[in-house]
Amino acid sequence: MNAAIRAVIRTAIFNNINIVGIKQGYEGLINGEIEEMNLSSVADIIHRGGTILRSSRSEEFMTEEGFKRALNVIKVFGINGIIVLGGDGSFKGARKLANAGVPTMGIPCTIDNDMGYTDYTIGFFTAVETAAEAIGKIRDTSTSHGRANIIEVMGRNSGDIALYSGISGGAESIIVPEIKFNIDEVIKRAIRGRNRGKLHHIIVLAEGVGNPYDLAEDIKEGSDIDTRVTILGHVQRGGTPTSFDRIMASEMGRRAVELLLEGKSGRALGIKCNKVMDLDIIEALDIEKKFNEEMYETAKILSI
Ligand SMILES: Nc1ncnc2c1ncn2[C@@H]1O[C@H](COP(=O)(O)OP(=O)(O)O)[C@@H](O)[C@H]1O
Ligand SMILES: O=P(O)(O)OC[C@H]1O[C@](O)(COP(=O)(O)O)[C@@H](O)[C@@H]1O
Repeated sequence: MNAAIRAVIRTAIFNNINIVGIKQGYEGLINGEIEEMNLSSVADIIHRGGTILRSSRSEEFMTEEGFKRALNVIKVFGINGIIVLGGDGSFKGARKLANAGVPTMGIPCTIDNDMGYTDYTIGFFTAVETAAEAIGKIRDTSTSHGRANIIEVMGRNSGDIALYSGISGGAESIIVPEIKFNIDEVIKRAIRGRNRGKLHHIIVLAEGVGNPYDLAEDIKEGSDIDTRVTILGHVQRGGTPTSFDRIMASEMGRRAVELLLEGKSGRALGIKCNKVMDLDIIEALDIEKKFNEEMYETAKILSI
C-alpha cells in the first residue's frame, strides 16, 4: 500500500496539486484526521509493508449520520477528489462518495485478490510470497519428522492465496472455498505419497473452509500419518512488498491521479493482461471473481 500512497502523492506534486493524507481510512475522514503531504512525507517507504496512513474498519461511515459527517469534512478541508485504497468494502464507500458528487478513484489493495474486474490486487503477491516461504520452511520439518502438515492461509472467501502459495510450495493438496473438497481424496494422496517413499506431506488450507485441527484428526485417523497444523495468520499482511506489487502500485497510483485531473470520477483502477486499466466502479464491483480452475488442475496434476 505504501508504494501506492507514494505514487499518488508524488504524481500529485509533480502536477502542482496540493495533496493531503487521510489517516485511518473512512474513520479518519469522519474525524478529520487529515494531514498535508509533501515529497518527504513518502520518502523511504516504497519497500515498507503496511501503510503509513494506517487503516481501520469504520462502522460509522456506513451510517447515514457518519456519511454526512464525512461529506462535511470533505467540504471543510476543500477536498476536490479522493483516491481510495482498499478492497470491495472500501470501493462501495468510494462509489457512495462518487454518487454524492465527490470525485473518487479506487485502487485495489487487498491480499485476498478477490476482486473480479482486475487480474491482481496490490498486496496479494506479497502475501503469497510470505506463505510460500513459510511452506518451504514447514516442508523441511515435515520431511525430517515424516509428518503431514496443514498450513492455513488467509483469504476470507477467496482461495487465491492458498492456490498460488500451494503451487509455489509444491503442496500435495490445496483446499479452497471455491472447490468442494473430498477428505477421502486428501487422505488417499497422503497414503499414496507415503507408499512411494515421500517423507513430507503439505496441505494448504484456505481460512474459512473448515477447522484445520479437525482436518488434522481426520488425516491422522485415515492415514495413520501424524499431522500438524500451522495457522499463518497476520504475518501474511505485512513485510517487504514484492517488486510486482510495488510496480502495480506505482502505475495505478499515477494513473488514479491523472484520471482525476482528466475530470473523471467513480473509476476503479485495475490490471488486465499486464496493463493498467480503469472502469466504472459500479461495473467493477459487479464483476464476479472467477476462481482459476485451470491452475487448480495444474496443482492436482503436479502433486500426483
Ligand atoms: N456497503 C458499504 N457502503 C459504504 N461503505 C462501506 C460499505 N462496505 C464497507 N464500507 C466501508 O469500507 C470499509 C472497508 O471495508 P472492509 O470490507 O472492511 O475492507 P475492504 O475494503 O478490504 O473490503 C468499511 O470499514 C466501511 O467503512
Ligand atoms: O484481522 P482482521 O481485521 O479480522 O482481518 C482478517 C481478514 O483480512 C484479510 O486479511 C484481508 O485483508 P485486506 O483486505 O486488508 O488485505 C482476510 O484475508 C482476513 O480474513
